[in-house]
Amino acid sequence: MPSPPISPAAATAYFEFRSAEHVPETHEWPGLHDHPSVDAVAAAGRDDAVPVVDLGGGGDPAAVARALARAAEEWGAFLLVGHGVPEGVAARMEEQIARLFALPAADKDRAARRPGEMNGYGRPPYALRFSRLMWSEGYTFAAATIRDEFRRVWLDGGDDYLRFCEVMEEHHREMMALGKRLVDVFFRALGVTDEQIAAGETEREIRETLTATMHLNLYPKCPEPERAIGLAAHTDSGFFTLIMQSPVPGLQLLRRDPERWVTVPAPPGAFAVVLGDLFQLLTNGRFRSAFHRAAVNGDRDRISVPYFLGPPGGMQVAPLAAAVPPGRKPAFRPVTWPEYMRVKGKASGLDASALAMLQVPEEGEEGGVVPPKN
Ligand SMILES: C=C1C[C@]23C[C@@]1(O)CC[C@H]2[C@@]12CCC[C@@](C)(C(=O)O1)[C@H]2[C@@H]3C(=O)O
Ligand SMILES: O=C(O)CCC(=O)C(=O)O
Ligand SMILES: [Fe+2]
Repeated sequence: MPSPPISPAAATAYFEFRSAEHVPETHEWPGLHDHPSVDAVAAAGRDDAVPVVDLGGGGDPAAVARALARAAEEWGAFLLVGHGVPEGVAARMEEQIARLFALPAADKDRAARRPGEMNGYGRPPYALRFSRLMWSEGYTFAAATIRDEFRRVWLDGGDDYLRFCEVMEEHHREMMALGKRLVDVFFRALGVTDEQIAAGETEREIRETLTATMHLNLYPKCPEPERAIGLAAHTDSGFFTLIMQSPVPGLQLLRRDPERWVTVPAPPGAFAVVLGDLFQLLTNGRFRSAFHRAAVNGDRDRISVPYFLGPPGGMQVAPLAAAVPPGRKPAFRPVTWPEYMRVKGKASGLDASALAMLQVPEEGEEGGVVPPKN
């Protein structure tokens, strides 16, 4: 993206999306249509159909693991169904999130993310790198600190606050349980047996110490959706992200050869799952992180709730022994999540190319390059 970054004044000013009749220059993104977009419905049943992984339905666990491995290797993303999360959770989340973002600007600004902090209302951390603003409002918080975080918004701690927190906590409980189940299926998909998972200290530690960050996105309907972007293209940096989304498509995945954006369908009840860079490292490059973005809609608001799962800040993430071919060295050196974020922050790209800096050259090689995704 072009530099220089947006001025601090423009970056913190509150923008009233609801009254905008046009996309102002501050929110207009060049290059959005450099690659064609492939519609989810048109892609159904063809190469560009986003993979679907069904966790339930009495399916054969080995078949589920195979479907997951394929999706993780070829796309780094998939739709997850048959997960068992009760239907009402998503509807309650949407209702509460719409209420949060509809609060007066002063209430939200009290909880504005301060420089250098992770939690709060405002633009996501990577927004600082762009010279344009995105068509969205966001709120980030550690799933473990919901009650403290939202006292900043609802000072009285009254019924609205309590109801909001209960719904966020319900979602957190469901997502953490689902995330842990999915970790086991990912391990199985790598060829680790249930006995090895039970015996393997690393595998157990990864599952039992998962940390969760929640990010609430509101993409207000946009008068000129072709000129704006809800969330600019990036890869997530953690292990994987479970995304609850309104039944309004918007998430797009970059596919290559030729480059094109594929829109992920948004059937009610399905979660979109996106793999992050540290999962690519953990699986020694076998499973790929997905380069993705969120488009906006001309007719309807869209809400999404990415639930970012990753290691605790102090954990060194290294390729799993089960993912390294016999007789070969691990392809990456160990790294903590905060250290990786610093490496990625210094790298010029917003994708997994920062992983190349952590690659261990093969014997006799000068250095390594991560092969192109997808
Ligand atoms: C856990 C996290 C992942 C994230 C940074 C964060 O601390 C919370 C927000 C996440 C997000 C969402 C939008 C894109 C992104 C790159 C960003 O700047 O903030 C991701 C971060 C990430 O995955 O690296
Ligand atoms: O809105 C979406 O579907 C994607 C959100 C996302 O990629 C993010 O918050 O990191
Ligand atoms: Fe993302």
